[in-house]
Amino acid sequence: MANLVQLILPSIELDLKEIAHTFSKFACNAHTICDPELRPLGTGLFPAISIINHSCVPNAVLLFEGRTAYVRALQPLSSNTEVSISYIETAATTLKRHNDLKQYFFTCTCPRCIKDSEEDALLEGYRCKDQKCDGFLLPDS
Ligand SMILES: C[S@@+](CC[C@H](N)C(=O)[O-])C[C@H]1O[C@@H](n2cnc3c(N)ncnc32)[C@H](O)[C@@H]1O
Repeated sequence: MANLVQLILPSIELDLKEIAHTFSKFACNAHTICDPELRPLGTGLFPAISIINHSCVPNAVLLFEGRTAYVRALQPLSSNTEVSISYIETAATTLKRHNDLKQYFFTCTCPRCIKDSEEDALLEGYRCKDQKCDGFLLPDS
């Protein structure tokens, strides 16, 4: 990205490291603006919303009406509860979610991520062929 800026603005002396740093900060703090069918329309920086941390079991969701962003609670929240949203698609295995979160440079330790989840088997496993078994075959992690 920094190289692209230099290509577009060759006459200006640029600090590529500084540009890369700024773009990285933007990428970690920006949100994808979606239409009501969740189709991506663009990217926006919402300072008040960028302070919200991620959870794979969020207690709030980020919604858009046009360019306006709203954070809506998914359950009643007491005043001392940290508001969390999910930065990624939550209907995915722990491995996939952690992969998707790599761009934000942290490892999620939410309750869903730390418990050894049977849910992963449901999302990614194959039902055991043995009729008497109700378990799943899982790929090696
Ligand atoms: C949009 S900012 C969220 C607000 C940020 N924690 C702050 O203090 O400004 C995204 C960054 O917050 C941190 N973060 C968000 N959710 C996190 C979580 N569940 N665990 C650890 N770090 C998290 C990561 O560094 C991530 O790149």
